Amino acid sequence: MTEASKETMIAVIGGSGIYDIDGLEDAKWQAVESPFGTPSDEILTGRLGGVKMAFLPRHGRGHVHTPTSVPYRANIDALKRLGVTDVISVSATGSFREDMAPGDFVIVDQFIDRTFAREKSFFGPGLVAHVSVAHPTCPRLSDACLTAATDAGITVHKGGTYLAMEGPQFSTLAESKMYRESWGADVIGMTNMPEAKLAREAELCYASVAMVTDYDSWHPEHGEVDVTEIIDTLTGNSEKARNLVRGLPALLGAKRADCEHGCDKALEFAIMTAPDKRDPAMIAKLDAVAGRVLAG
Ligand SMILES: CSC[C@H]1O[C@H](OP(=O)(O)O)[C@H](O)[C@@H]1O
Ligand SMILES: Nc1ncnc2[nH]cnc12
Repeated sequence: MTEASKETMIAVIGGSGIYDIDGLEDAKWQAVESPFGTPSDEILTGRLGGVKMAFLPRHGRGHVHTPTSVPYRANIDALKRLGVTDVISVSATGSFREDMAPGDFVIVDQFIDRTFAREKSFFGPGLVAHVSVAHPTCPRLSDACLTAATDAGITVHKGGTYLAMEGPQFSTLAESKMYRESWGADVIGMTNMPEAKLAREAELCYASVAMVTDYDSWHPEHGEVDVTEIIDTLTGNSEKARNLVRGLPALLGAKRADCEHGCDKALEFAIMTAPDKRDPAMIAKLDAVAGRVLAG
């Protein structure tokens, strides 16, 4: 165990229905540019309980980005550039389980990635890297979310598999049944991939808090999903998400040690391209994401 010598900065990526967080001291929205493009919106920074915080609305204020058009690489790069160490995603999801009911929260620990129309890596020709995403979320950060949710009186489930679909349409009945009965998914959403993969490439700890808003389309007693139902559930539960976030600074502390699960060392043995074959333009572009292993 290393000593807690590094400053913690917690970022919350707010999903559908969550476009700001309150209670930050010295709060200001700031524009952060990235070599990977413009993030979804400006980033709200400040302090909560003495801990540095950042908040980024995934779809932008006013919900302007579709799940496909969210600039995932720019978002993660911009957070890394700001000094963020820990990323918590809060997302709306459909449920494949009777016992994960609308209004419940799920601390996701696995993903099935069915997205296909998104940039999924910071790396590429001229600088090739392969990180492990066998365990795509950080257990330390996920445990903090679980504790914060429990302390806030939320019905929360520890662990769950999130199926990431491309969207923007919801699933067909046949897909919904297949994901539930054959694939063993617990919840479904459209945004946590490639976000979680990119956070791992950027050596950021990542946790995913899924807010269940509906039963997708499989449930015989609940018809098709519709956005009105989702928004109603989200509106009724956004205060729960805010309470969860308020509990995080005390649990995570203003200083942190190296991640005991190695999230912050994910690139240690990941880069395949020989030093003399690396593209200088890629090295420059990856200054924030991979500067730790590329510098020098
Ligand atoms: C508003 S319903 C569908 C929409 O909501 C979820 O977004 P997020 O994950 O950002 O909360 C879902 O993934 C879809 O993008
Ligand atoms: N049923 C569902 N499918 C995909 N994304 C969702 N977000 C909220 N509910 C969803």
